[in-house]
Parts: sequence; structure tokens; C-alpha cells
Amino acid sequence: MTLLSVQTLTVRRGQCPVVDHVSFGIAPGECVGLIGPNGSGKTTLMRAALGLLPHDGHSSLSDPRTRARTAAWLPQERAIAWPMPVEAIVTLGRLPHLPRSGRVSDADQAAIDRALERTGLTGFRQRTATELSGGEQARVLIARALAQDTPLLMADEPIAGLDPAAQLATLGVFSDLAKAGRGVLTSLHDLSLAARYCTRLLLLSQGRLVADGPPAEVLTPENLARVFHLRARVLQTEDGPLFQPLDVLP
Ligand SMILES: Nc1ncnc2c1ncn2[C@@H]1O[C@H](COP(=O)(O)OP(=O)(O)OP(=O)(O)O)[C@@H](O)[C@H]1O
Repeated sequence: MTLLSVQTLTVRRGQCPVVDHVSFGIAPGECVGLIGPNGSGKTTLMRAALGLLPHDGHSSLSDPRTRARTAAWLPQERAIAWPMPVEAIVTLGRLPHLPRSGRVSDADQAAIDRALERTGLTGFRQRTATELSGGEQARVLIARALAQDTPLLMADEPIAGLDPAAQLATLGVFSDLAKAGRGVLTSLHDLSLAARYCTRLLLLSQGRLVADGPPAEVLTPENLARVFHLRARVLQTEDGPLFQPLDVLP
């Protein structure tokens, strides 16, 4: 069973492919990190895989109904426009589950409470979301995506702007979701955290998928030099792999 299947997905901007014949699948139990330098095509790949951008090739989530049932999507933009209570925003994640009356069932409320708890926002539920800090607002949107309770969670740089504890907590939640049989696809720039929390990494370079496998097989000195122009040390420790960038290569 796959939660997402992408075959030869290609997105062109003008004549230039910014996602170039990318194929992969995501199965339940996988927490997959999408890594690559700025402009390598991570956002474009995820948006095309969700059917939100015109593309060639195939994605199993192109169909809006399948997408709505299968995937929660956390985009990179984190602005909350409406001065609503935090709990009301997280409740929006339950919209696909609510009856026409909009009545929130006990099961819906349990999912909302769980999402607030997982993101450390239980004490914020009555606060006006627009009055929270940028990082707190980001956590509200993560909570909304978690409340959707879909088999697959797709997140674009979800830990950008979060403090270190919130970064670890967020990726811990994603990793736990995968251990519980969900699937996660998340882009991120922190290669240490990618190595530690992801079961598998997809490495993009100039729109092409140049490596796909367990973190230790993807974060090799050769790939780091070739794709990121970095010399780095990867240490295997009892707490997982630690990644230390050392120099920018010419
Ligand atoms: N609307 C657009 N029109 C033209 N080119 C675009 C557009 N959106 C993105 N691109 C180009 O597509 C390429 C991939 O962009 P994308 O945002 O997918 O990269 P990314 O890997 O997510 O980058 P980052 O790590 O900086 O968020 C970049 O070269 C970008 O300039």
C-alpha cells in the first residue's frame, strides 16, 4: 500500500524544468525528509504532487477527492489572517469530518485536543491567533494539520522559525505519527534533524531526485559536496547521526 505515488513528475517554469522526472512512493510508517539546496524544487515538487500546480507525469493525489481524504498539507507560508481563537483555527482541520450542521463530535474534539497537546498549545486555546508570536502561529497551523488526522501529512519547512525545543518536539510528533502507521513527507534544511528523525531522505538537486534512501546512505560526503557544496562530518552516535557542516567548498 502506498499513500503517495509520484511517477516521472515534471514541472516546467517557462522552458526550464524545475522538477524533472521525479518518481517515488511513500508507504505507511515512513517519515520521509525532502532535502536539497534553496531553489532545488522541494516546494514545487510537493505542490505538484498535491495537484496544486500544472505538471506532467503522474501523482496519486492529483484528484481533489483523493487528496482531501489522504493528505493534510502544511504550506511554507505561516501567516494567519483572521483574529480567531487558536482552538477555532485548529477546529478548521476537522472540516472534512464535520456534518453539515458543523457540530463538533466528541471524536472531533478529542482530535483537536490531541493536536493542541502535541504542539504544546493546550494553554493557548482561547488566545487570539494573530496576537501570537511567529513561532507560536506556526505551531497553530501544525496543530490544524494534525487535527485533520489524515493517513499522510505533507509539510513544507514546518520547523522554520521554531525554537530548538519546538523543532525537536515537532519532528518528534511527525516521527511518532509514522511509527503509528501514518506517512509523513516533510521538507527541511536542518540535515542533522533530517538524519535523526526521518526514516528515509529524498535528495533533490536542480529539480532531479539524486538520492533516495536511509539517511546514512543519502548524507554521504560525496552527496554533501556535490549537491550542497559542503564539507561536513557525519558522526554516528547513540543518539543518532550528528551532522556538522565544516566548510563551503569552492
Ligand atoms: N512562480 C514561479 N515562477 C518562476 N519560477 C519559479 C516560480 N516558483 C518557483 N520558481 C523557481 O523554481 C525553482 C524551485 O523553487 P522551489 O521553491 O520549489 O525551491 P525550494 O527547493 O523549495 O527552495 P527553498 O529551499 O529556497 O524553499 C527555483 O529556481 C525558483 O526560482
